[in-house]
Amino acid sequence: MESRIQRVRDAFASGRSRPLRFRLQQLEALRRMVQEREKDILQAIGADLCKSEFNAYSQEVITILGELDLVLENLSEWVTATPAKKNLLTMLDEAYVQPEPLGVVLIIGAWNYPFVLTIQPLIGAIAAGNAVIIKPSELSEKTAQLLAKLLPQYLDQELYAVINGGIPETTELLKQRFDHILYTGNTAVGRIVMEAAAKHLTPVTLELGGKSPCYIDTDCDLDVACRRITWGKYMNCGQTCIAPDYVLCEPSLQHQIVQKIKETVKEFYGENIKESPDYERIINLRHFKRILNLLEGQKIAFGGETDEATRYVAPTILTDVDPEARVMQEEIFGPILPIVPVKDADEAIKFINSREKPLAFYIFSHNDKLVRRMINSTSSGGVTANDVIMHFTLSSLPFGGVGSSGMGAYHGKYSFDTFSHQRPCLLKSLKREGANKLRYPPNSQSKVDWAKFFILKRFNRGKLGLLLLALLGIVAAVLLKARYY
Ligand SMILES: NC(=O)c1ccc[n+]([C@@H]2O[C@H](COP(=O)([O-])OP(=O)(O)OC[C@H]3O[C@@H](n4cnc5c(N)ncnc54)[C@H](O)[C@@H]3O)[C@@H](O)[C@H]2O)c1
Ligand SMILES: CC(C)=CCC/C(C)=C/CC/C(C)=C/C=O
Repeated sequence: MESRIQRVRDAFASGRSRPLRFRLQQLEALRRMVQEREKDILQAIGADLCKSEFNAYSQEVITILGELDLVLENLSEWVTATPAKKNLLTMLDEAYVQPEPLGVVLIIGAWNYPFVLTIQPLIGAIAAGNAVIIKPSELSEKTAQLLAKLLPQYLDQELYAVINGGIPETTELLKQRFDHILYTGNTAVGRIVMEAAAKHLTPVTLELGGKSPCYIDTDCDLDVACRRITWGKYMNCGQTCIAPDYVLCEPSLQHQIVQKIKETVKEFYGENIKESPDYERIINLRHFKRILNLLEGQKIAFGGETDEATRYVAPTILTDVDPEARVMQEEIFGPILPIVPVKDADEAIKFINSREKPLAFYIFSHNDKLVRRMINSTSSGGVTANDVIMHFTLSSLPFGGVGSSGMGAYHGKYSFDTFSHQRPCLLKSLKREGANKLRYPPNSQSKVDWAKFFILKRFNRGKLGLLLLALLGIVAAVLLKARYY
């Protein structure tokens, strides 16, 4: 393991990954890979998640192609140094901020969207000029194997390495020093990653999970709300980090919500949901049994059917759920939607704020003031109002968590910034040494006064004449230099 990482580190040290032209070439090669090997990618995702090619394309591949287009179009601007505002002391100097690569970045992927959650961070890391070690999730085995096969065929093999494996291999990896780690997965492992990174003072981006609340107001188009909630909740069989985890609403709405979601499920997946090509399955037996346990003792208003042989769990709704119930204590990450009745929006706010900060927060209401009040009264990684999930699709919005749902963010320019060091640069001349007498010992009140003026733009009235004279002198010197040199 160490020697593999050293080879990547040596490749970074060669400087090969820094030129803009090289970065663009690698990203264009990645786009070519996605286009030329689309079938293989869709089949691998499909095999891992029992997902149709249509769904694999619309949920993963399309996002990657969009991200590549955005980065290829904007990278030349992103890599350019940004001039910095100067003060009187530095007005004749050059000041700017230069983004520079961090070095060797580790990306640890998750299994539920195994392609987009590994490749989207990779795009940002390449764009910022880094070398990258990619560790896909072992649970999405086919996609992990395909990435290990394809990436070396299209990208620089020394700079970008795929290391496959499970917990032992990932644990070994985490003993190595990296210049940034982006981990996607559960909060418990997020702590392990952060602890390992701390030993090397490695900065981390943690894309974690949590229980994302969805408040449905009485003043709302319930048909539209339930349609959108059904789409986001049962997509990927509920295995989506930003799926609405549970609903908060007044008791009077429960029955209508159940009915409307029931009707939408039928419209989306047909009479026999198990036969629908658009309805996926739970990733493995461990997660299947975990989800089944969440149903114990619950009032199942809709769904509840399961089949262990195929790891099928039907779209399910629970009503009158007790906030202390087990289903409300952990991220569901499956197709179960608990409804927790609350008196009003204020009680919903209290409920949300009494728990860990979620990755996403959803509010459905015609009342714009209420929407904004609920957003301003809570905290979450991200928000979509009157829909679910869609904030993920806008690359101008940073995507990440807060508190136990994660730290840092990526997507678009935010990925470039995450994987860059913003280096402040001040370029002075060896001339005009006289001006530096101000800062050299011995110090004095006069020097302090000048310092106040030059740095704080405050001056002692008695010095006003001197100041004007000094400024006149500078203007004269510049004019003389321009005229005679
Ligand atoms: N914020 C996001 O973008 C995002 C996206 C997808 C999933 N998630 C979250 O991820 C969770 C589901 O994914 P998961 O955790 O089951 O994925 P997972 O089990 O595949 O783990 C993710 C990665 O961590 C590694 N890993 C697992 N256990 C480890 C350990 N003990 N030590 C070192 N490495 C370890 C795995 O090898 C894998 O590469 C949910 O909580 C979900 O909300 C978040
Ligand atoms: C609506 C479209 C085009 C894509 C959304 C696909 C989707 C749900 C991506 C989620 C990725 C993600 C952050 C998953 C977390 O588990």
